Amino acid sequence: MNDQNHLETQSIINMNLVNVPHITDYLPHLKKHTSPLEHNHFYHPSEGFYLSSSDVILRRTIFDTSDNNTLSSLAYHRAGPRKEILYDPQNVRVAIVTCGGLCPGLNTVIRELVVGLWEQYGVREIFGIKAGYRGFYSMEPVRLDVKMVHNWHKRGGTVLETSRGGFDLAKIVNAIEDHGFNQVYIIGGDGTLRGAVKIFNEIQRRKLYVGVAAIPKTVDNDVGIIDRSFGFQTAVEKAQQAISAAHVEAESAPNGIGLVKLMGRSTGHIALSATLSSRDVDCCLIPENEFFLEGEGGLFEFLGDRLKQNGHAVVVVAEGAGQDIIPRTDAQKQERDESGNPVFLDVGVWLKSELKSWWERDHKGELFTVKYIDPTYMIRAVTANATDNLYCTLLAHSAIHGVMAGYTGFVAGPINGNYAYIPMDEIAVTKNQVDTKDHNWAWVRSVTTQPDFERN
Ligand SMILES: Nc1ncnc2c1ncn2[C@@H]1O[C@H](COP(=O)(O)OP(=O)(O)OP(=O)(O)O)[C@@H](O)[C@H]1O
Ligand SMILES: O=P(O)(O)OC[C@H]1O[C@](O)(CO)[C@@H](O)[C@@H]1O
Ligand SMILES: [Mg+2]
Repeated sequence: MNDQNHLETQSIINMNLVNVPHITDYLPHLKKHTSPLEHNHFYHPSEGFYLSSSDVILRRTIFDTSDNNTLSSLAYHRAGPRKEILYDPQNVRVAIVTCGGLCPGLNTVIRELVVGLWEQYGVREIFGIKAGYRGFYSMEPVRLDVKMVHNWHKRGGTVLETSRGGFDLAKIVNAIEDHGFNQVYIIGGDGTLRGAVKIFNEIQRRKLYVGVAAIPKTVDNDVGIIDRSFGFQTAVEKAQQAISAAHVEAESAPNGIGLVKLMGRSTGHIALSATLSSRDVDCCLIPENEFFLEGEGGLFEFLGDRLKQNGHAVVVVAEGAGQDIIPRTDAQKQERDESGNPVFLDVGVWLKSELKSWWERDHKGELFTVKYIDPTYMIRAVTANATDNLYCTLLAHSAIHGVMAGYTGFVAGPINGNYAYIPMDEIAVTKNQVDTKDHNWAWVRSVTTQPDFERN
């Protein structure tokens, strides 16, 4: 059988549809309404405009057609407008909240939630919750309208403000009830998503007529299932500027090392992407790949050779890398931020000092410079670039269409380029880490020619 025939006989993919919770699962008698998009003068719904529960997206797009057992994939409901919706827009009361660290595009998502709800569905009762989860029960919600938010996409940060910690389930859900909110949009990272699952479960338990959607946010790009998180590309662009500066500094000194520390609490996506796009990097250190300093195959040996060959070298280190080898006290080991995330020691400062000691010890008298750049918040406290801005708009509108249709406890996000509804609890337990066994990491190693740091 030739290859072509082989493909034809094996082309059936088994789909396992992932159900998205719907408010009618626990409130089965709610009345349905026709979408106001039907009469919106900006839209001319044509055949194919509306989506239904039979429209799906496959999670897997790559198959080995020679192996029947691998021809299966999870399938998710496609995001987009439904002809029949669950809410009467006149009776919708919305809460929007941002939690966790900043991320480029937060304000765009808020803006587009307000504009989408207002312009597409005619919703007028839209409120912002200030300062993250704690704001539900400790501050008055702020009324939002289209005029107020019109230029928010041009601002970095979150106009609503954000915070870590302060998650009190009972108080948050009580506040949702007390304020009469029936749609809640939660924008945040992995921690926020874990909190959102608890809020959704409690809302279900209380049988409240409240739809909950989350929009994943994190510069770290550590949320699983979705293609990438918004703001990530903008952060990588900014990170590249730091790498360029480090390269210039390193090139301009005898035995110059440019050292850049980049965000990435437990994943090295920013470091990896910035390394691949800049090509100025000699070594990229990420949390997913342990490294060591001394001896054969270690960082010092590699950098020594690189300085001999090129006279300079650039090292990029993700903030979560090397945490196991930095000496720390017991108290430091226990340190947590308000959300319970471990507080890291500064790998950049430590590495700079270790590099200096190594040189002093092994190359006494020879000129040597380490220029350390830590752009910290400069890569995330900025406005989103064009791609992220567009992406944020699609995320917000996808979330709105889903909630209006009655879906709840879901996350809106792109899977293989198409927007889908993914159950929150499923996404909250996944983690997108750099796969050091895949082609991307092999590509990093071929660009940098760095060691694999595997001890013999
Ligand atoms: N397991 C959890 N259960 C309930 N709430 C949580 C949980 N983890 C975190 N939270 C709450 O979610 C909010 C944000 O969490 P966190 O500070 O970890 O940021 P994040 O959402 O992970 O974003 P990022 O890490 O990208 O900055 C905080 O208010 C925190 O209290
Ligand atoms: O200093 P903050 O605001 O707590 O945020 C720092 C953390 O937030 C992130 O940007 C996102 O989780 C991490 O990369 C970083 O460790
Ligand atoms: Mg997080």
